[in-house]
Amino acid sequence: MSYSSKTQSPHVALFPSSGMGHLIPFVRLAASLANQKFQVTIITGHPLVSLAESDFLSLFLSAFPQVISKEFHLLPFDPSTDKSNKDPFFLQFEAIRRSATLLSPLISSSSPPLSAFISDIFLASAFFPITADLHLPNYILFPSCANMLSLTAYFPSLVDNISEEINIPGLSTKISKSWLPPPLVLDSTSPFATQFVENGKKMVEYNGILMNTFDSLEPETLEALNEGKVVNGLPPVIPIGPLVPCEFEKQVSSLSWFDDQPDGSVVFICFGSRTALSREQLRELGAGLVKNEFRFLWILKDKKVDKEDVAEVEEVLGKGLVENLKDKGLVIKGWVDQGGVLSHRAVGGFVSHVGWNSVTEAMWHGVRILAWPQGGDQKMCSSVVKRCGLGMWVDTWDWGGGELVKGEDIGETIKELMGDEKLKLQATHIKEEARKAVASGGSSETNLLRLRKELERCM
Ligand SMILES: O=c1ccn([C@@H]2O[C@H](COP(=O)(O)OP(=O)(O)O[C@H]3O[C@H](CO)[C@@H](O)[C@H](O)[C@H]3O)[C@@H](O)[C@H]2O)c(=O)[nH]1
Repeated sequence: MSYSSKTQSPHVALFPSSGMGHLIPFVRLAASLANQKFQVTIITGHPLVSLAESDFLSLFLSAFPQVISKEFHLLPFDPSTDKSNKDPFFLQFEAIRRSATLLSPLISSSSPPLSAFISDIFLASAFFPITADLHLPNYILFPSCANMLSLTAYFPSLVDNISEEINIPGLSTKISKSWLPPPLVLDSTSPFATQFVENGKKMVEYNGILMNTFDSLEPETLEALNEGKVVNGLPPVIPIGPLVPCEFEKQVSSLSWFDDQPDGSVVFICFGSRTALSREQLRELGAGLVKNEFRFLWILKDKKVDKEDVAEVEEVLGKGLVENLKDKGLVIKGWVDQGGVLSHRAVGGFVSHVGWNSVTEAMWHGVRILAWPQGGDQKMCSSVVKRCGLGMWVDTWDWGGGELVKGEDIGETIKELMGDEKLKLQATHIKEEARKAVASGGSSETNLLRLRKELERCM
C-alpha cells in the first residue's frame, strides 16, 4: 500500500546528515526536484554545527520559498556514546541517529503526505526501520564517489580481516588498506566503524542509491555495483551527477584581483568546509608557495568549525611568512564561492583535500587537481581523480595530522601540476563529459528523469 494519497505532485523529504559536504549535494538535488514542480521538504538536525550550514540553508530557502524546511531537534548529547571521537560533525551524525525515534512524528504530519524519503548514508541504518514502518519508499543519496560506495557495500564482509590489499569483487583496481578511512582501521569496534558497517549492510533494503557521479567517469565500478558483483542484492545505483551549483550559491565576489591575472596562472588552494591543517603544516604549505613562481588564492582554515576559526592570518602563519606571501597571492579566511573561483579563467590548478563535492566542481569547470587527501573517503576519491586523469596524487603523503609534508615538496609538486599539459587537456575532456551527462539526453539526466517517474509512481 502506498503511504500517500494521490496529490498533484510527489512530495519528497530529504534529510542530510551534518556538514556542508553533505548539505550541499542534498540541497542541489532538492533544488532540482523543486524546479520540476515536486513538493520538497528538507529536514536538518538542529542546532546545526556550522555557520556555513545555517547561511547556506537560509539562502536556499529564500531562493526556493516553496520548499518546506523542518527542524529536527536533537536529543541531548550523551557523552557515554563515544569518548574517543571529538569531531563535532561526527558527534552530530551520532546525535541525529540517536534521536531517530523523533522522526516518525515529524514526517507523519507532512502535508501533502510524503511519497518518498531520501536520506544520507550516515543515517541509513538508524532511519530505515522508521521510514519503512511508514511504508515510504526509501532512497540514499550517497555524497561520495562510486569507488567509496563499493567499499561501503563490501566492507561488512571484511571488517574482521582487513588485508593490506583489498580486492572488491568485480573491480580491477585493488584498494590499499592505507586508503581506508583511518577510524575503520584503527578500531573496528569504534562507533564510527560500527555505524559504517551497519549502514553498509542496510543498503540492500533501500529502493535505490543516488550518486553524485556519472556513467563515463566510473564505468567499471558502477557496472559492478549494478550487476550485483560487489554485493548481491544491492538496489539500483543511480548516477545523477555532477550535481551542479545552483544560481543562489553564486556570491558577488570581491576578488577583482583575479581579473588582473593571466589565464590559467593561479593556483587555488582550499581544503573544503571542515578540514583544518595543523599550524605547522600550514606554515610548510606557505613556505612552498613563497618559493613557487605561481600566484595563488589560498583559503586558510585553522579550525574545523567556522565559528571557532577566529585567529587572524598573521597569528596562524606568523608575521614573516605573511610578509613573504603578500605580493604573490591572496590568503583569505572565511567562506568563498568555490564554484565561482573554479569557473574563473585565471585559475589553472586546484590543490584540494579531494572532498567529493570539490572534485565534482573541479570537473564541472575543467580544473586539474593536486590531490592531498586529509581523512575520510579522500584517498578513495583521490584514486578516482588519478585514474580518470583529472589530477595527480602523491600517495606517499600522509593523512592530515600524520607526518609533515615539507614546503619544498609541496612547491615542487604544485609546479609539476601547473606544468602538466596532459592533465590540463584531460580536465577539459572530463568537463565536456560531465556537461554531456547532465545535458538533455545525457546519462545522468536520463537517470534523473527515470527517478522522477519512479517517484511519481510512489504517490
Ligand atoms: O570556502 C569554501 C569552502 C568550501 N566550499 C564548498 O564546500 C563544499 C565542500 O565539500 P567537499 O569538497 O566534499 O569537502 P568537505 O566539506 O570536507 O566534505 C565532507 O563530505 C564529502 C562528501 O561526503 C566528503 O567527500 C569529504 O571527504 C568530507 O570531508 C564544496 O561544495 C565547496 O565548493 C565553498 O564553497 N567555499
